[in-house]
Amino acid sequence: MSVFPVRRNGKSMKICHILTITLITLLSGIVTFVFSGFEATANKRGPVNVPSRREFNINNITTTDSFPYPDSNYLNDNSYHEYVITQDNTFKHGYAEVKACARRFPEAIIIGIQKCGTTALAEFLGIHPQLAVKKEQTYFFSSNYSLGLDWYLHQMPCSHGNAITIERTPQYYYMKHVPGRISEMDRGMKLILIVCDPVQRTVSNFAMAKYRNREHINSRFEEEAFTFKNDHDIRVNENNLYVDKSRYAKYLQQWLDAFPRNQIHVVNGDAFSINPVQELRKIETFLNIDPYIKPFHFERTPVSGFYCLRSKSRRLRCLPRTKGRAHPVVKQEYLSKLKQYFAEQNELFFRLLRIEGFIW
Ligand SMILES: Nc1ncnc2c1ncn2[C@@H]1O[C@H](COP(=O)(O)OS(=O)(=O)O)[C@@H](OP(=O)(O)O)[C@H]1O
Repeated sequence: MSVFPVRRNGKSMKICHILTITLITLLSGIVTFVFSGFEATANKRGPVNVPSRREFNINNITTTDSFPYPDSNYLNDNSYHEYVITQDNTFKHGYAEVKACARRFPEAIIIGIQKCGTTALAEFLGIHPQLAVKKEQTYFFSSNYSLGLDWYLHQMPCSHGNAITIERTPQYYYMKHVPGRISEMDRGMKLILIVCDPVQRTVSNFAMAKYRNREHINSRFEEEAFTFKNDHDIRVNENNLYVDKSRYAKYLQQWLDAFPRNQIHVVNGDAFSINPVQELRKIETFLNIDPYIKPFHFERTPVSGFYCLRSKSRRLRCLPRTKGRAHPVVKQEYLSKLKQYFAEQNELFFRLLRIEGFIW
């Protein structure tokens, strides 16, 4: 049979047959070429073993039984199955791609200090591809400890490959049970401590409390941070919580007792707020990850004077307005009294940590 109209003539039938055979050879060549192309693509991705598509609700996954792979909290790049957490919070098991994603316990924790820039630090570290940062505070080692390690693991972000997970709960610095609990979970935990001028920290803490606690909306900073016996006897109120939290040395020893000094990295919070990259570089070195974060990732906004992240669309991603809020105006004489009060504590803090270059 031929695909061409047949003429009952010997010569033309011969031509038709030749053309038919040529066409069939050509078509089979094209088909072979296309299929061999697919095979080459598949081979590049490694052995293709396409599993049936399944969906999991990530909220139901526990550390031990529901992941489709044993020990899948430690999935590595050799896995060629794709795990994607989608926007509707489902966990999809796709096919043939090097994109393992799983929750991991943190290898580093930002332990404090409150009001010294912990939120900005977590946010900025979050752009590093080798880090998976839990930005919301978990309070696990302080108030949520009874919820257990499974709960803690589920708070962690999904991370790819060998990314390091980091969590941030600045309250930890002050809690006496916390260093021991962290060390019990992981003796090798790296601790990041961002510190700042204790006088400014006290004022910042007061500003936050005033904002949150509307009852004290009319109280003045001086009334809370000082005791007034008479005009000549004005002292720093040692019982005031915000003052106490700025006595950094008081809470340091509990950390030095639980961790070797080289596992604690101190970030200069004042330097960080005016030049984030320099301090972030030092953290990259401490965590042993690539130097990825560059000045072009940030832009200072004239609105608050703080740095924000540049997004791909060149729009700025700034911290919420609860960060970088206005401070009450405090007379210089009170600020000087506070500075004097903290001086001894500061010296002890610097000495214990063997750090220098701080101007407070
Ligand atoms: N980039 C950027 N944007 C906004 N704010 C910045 C930034 N860098 C540092 N800071 C300083 O961070 C202070 C808040 O510190 P924390 O995030 O540690 O506060 S908290 O403990 O989580 O409440 C915040 O304190 P306040 O100014 O009192 O709000 C800032 O001084």
